[in-house]
Amino acid sequence: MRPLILASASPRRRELLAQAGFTFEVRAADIDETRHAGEQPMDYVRRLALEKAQAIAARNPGAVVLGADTTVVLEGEVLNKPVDRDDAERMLRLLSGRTHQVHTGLAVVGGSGHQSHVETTDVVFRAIAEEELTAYLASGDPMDKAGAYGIQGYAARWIPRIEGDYFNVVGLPLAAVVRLLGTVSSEYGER
Ligand SMILES: Cc1cn([C@H]2C[C@H](O)[C@@H](COP(=O)(O)OP(=O)(O)OP(=O)(O)O)O2)c(=O)[nH]c1=O
Repeated sequence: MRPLILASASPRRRELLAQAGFTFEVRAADIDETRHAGEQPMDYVRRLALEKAQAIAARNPGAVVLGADTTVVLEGEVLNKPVDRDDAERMLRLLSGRTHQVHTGLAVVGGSGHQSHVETTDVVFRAIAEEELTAYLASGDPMDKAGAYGIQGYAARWIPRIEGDYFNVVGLPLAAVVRLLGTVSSEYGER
């Protein structure tokens, strides 16, 4: 059986993939995540997912490798992980009271060539109160997350509804992952 490898350092992705019934190994891919000039957000997350998967596949011949990358887009502006507290505050003030998109790129490398997919979820934010903003920034939760928030934590209080896959917002759209891996599912570790 070919081993499945998740090319990610994200504990959330690891938990989600296990939740969906896969057995796999984890290897973090360290790639340059800079966006190319003029690159569209959906092209950007697809490229990064592919580069993460390819980097790990090159060192693990014979494995099936899954890469993913998540970003937040507000009216055309890409919001990745904040660089510091002020950047997180800037992002949360932008998101407050507006609807944005979360895109996750997925790529599977190994077997016959590679396949990729981009999943999009619309996320509605109500207005964030000043005291909520202060408390959330002090918690540190925004710092390792695209758009400076995690729907799975305190920020859930600002989100009355979404349109699309919840798991996509957390970082790994499981139904799409199963579909993408489906073509080779008999060859690697699905429980
Ligand atoms: C919007 C949002 C993002 N996130 C997270 C998912 C991703 O882990 C992170 C976006 O950063 P990514 O660069 O996609 O992933 P990562 O650096 O955490 O892991 P790796 O590159 O090794 O796979 O933001 C949440 O956990 N909740 C949310 O609501």
